[in-house]
Amino acid sequence: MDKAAPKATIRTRVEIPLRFPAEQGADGFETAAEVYTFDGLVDGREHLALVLGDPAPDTVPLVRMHSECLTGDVFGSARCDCGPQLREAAERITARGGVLLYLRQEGRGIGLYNKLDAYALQDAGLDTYEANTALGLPEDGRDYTAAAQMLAALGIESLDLLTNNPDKVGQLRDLGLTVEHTVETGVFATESNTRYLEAKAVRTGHTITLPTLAA
Ligand SMILES: Nc1nc2c(ncn2[C@@H]2O[C@H](COP(=O)(O)OP(=O)(O)OP(=O)(O)O)[C@@H](O)[C@H]2O)c(=O)[nH]1
Ligand SMILES: [Zn+2]
Repeated sequence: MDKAAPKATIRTRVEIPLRFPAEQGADGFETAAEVYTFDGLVDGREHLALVLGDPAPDTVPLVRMHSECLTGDVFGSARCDCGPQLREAAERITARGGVLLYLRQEGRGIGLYNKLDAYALQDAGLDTYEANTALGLPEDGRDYTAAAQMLAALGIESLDLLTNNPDKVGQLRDLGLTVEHTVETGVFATESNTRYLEAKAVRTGHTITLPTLAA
């Protein structure tokens, strides 16, 4: 990890059984998470690490850095793909063994109220990035230093990263972690999130294939 970033330490480890009910297109599953909290994270936020499954010896863990999305993760909003991505991550990491980092970076780091302001601007025609800029906020304000600190505290130096977002891979590598492979997340398109997914593919190079973007 970047030598400038201070070390974080594990504060608490507690086991939480998780149940994901069956829903359209997805079977239900159960898993058990070892949930870790930390002292010394650079941004002072209450990020969580969920260790899931049993990584086989001599393999690197599968890691997902999931940014908080109250509307998608909790209420099942169809405006984004966060809810299905979170569920997919929990299931795939359980199967292979690894860590789900739940990062308190609501709205790509701008916070919940600002995200909802940005939604109102998107309803008036701006795309997801233009709306942040129109509010005087960064298109994507996320910094993954705290995530790197958490991985270091868990003894993880090398990993496979579950993401379609090249910025996550780039930032983790800049922070000194070895991302061996990028494992693409699924594309969970709905009528309400197609424009959002298109903007992620076109503006920030996410590896997202959509029929509307076919050459
Ligand atoms: N500002 C803003 N944030 C949004 C919007 N839609 C979703 N988000 C936030 O974007 C973040 C989604 O992040 P991730 O699930 O990590 O997705 P990602 O950066 O696109 O990358 P991968 O899913 O890893 O490919 C969450 O914090 C959401 O709250 C939006 O329209 N505006
Ligand atoms: Zn979301």
